[in-house]
Amino acid sequence: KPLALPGAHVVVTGGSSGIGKCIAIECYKQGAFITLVARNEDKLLQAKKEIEKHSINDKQVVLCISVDVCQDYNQVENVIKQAQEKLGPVDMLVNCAGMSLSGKFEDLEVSTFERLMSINYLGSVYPSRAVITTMKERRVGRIVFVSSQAGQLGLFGFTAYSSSKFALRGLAEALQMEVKPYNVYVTVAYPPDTDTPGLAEENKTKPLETRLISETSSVCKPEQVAKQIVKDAIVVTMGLFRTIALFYLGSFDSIVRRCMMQKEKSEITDKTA
Ligand SMILES: NC(=O)C1=CN([C@@H]2O[C@H](COP(=O)(O)OP(=O)(O)OC[C@H]3O[C@@H](n4cnc5c(N)ncnc54)[C@H](OP(=O)(O)O)[C@@H]3O)[C@@H](O)[C@H]2O)C=CC1
Ligand SMILES: CCCCCCCCCCCCCCCC(=O)[C@@H](N)CO
Repeated sequence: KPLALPGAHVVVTGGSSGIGKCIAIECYKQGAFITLVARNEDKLLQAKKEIEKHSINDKQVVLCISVDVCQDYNQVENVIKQAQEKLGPVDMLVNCAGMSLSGKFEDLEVSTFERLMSINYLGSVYPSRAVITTMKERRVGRIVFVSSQAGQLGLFGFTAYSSSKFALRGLAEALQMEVKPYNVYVTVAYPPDTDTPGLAEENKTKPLETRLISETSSVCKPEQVAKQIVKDAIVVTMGLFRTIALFYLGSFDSIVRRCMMQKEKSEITDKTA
């Protein structure tokens, strides 16, 4: 049941920096082929060089793709097609491209709400939408969403950021219910503050309250966070909240399975009729 990473094709959005880059390295160390997706080409090439230092055989490839994950769906679909032509169908997609901006609700521009919803939410919808059909057809696939602790708990200063990260949980749970019969697994990571260029950028404009709240827990290393995210994606287990909802989810899942069987049965009778 665990996904075999050796030889697998792993796509990491936001793979040129911070947590995403460390996820790419972690998968590469385990023998995967990597596609890095981000906008800035220099940062992509720099990350590619760094990742390649960790190769375990001479067949492994790191492919770089420069695209904005939330600008235009057709663009995203096209680059995923290109990546699949070069490295084969995507076995695992890690949606790590994202950003944070903080400030009191009344101080944030409304455009900030649009921007964060676009990059953090739609920027995960587009790549996932582009890989899901092939994953379902092959009955193989993992999709990872990188939310945040601020995606479990709404926190001072994070009205725009928290809501964009909460959205990922709704997306992930609904999608998981749809694709489970096809052996595709969806996981969500909720990392704490992690030492990355993104966090350094965010800290420049953090309100005092947000900073003090954040300082109650310590800053993690991106390598450590990445390791956990990859582990959780390979061997999917159940968290506490999921266990409580187990009864409901189990019965909903069986409805979904029943419908799928019904649909397959009627397709067969349609063909024979
Ligand atoms: N660091 C932290 O404390 C925490 C971070 N997170 C989440 O983890 C993820 C990664 O964070 P972190 O490593 O700090 O981020 P970084 O800022 O270090 O890296 C962000 C990556 O995303 C890419 N990216 C940003 N916008 C786009 C876009 N529109 N299209 C394509 N690629 C894009 C960047 O490349 P480029 O700019 O070239 O496009 C870069 O590769 C984010 O979703 C963040 O919200 C969650 C909890 C804590
Ligand atoms: C059951 C839930 C556990 C809750 C633990 C409480 C933790 C409070 C501190 C929160 C720190 C804020 C993290 C945001 C990180 C982030 O996403 C940005 N740094 C991105 O750049």
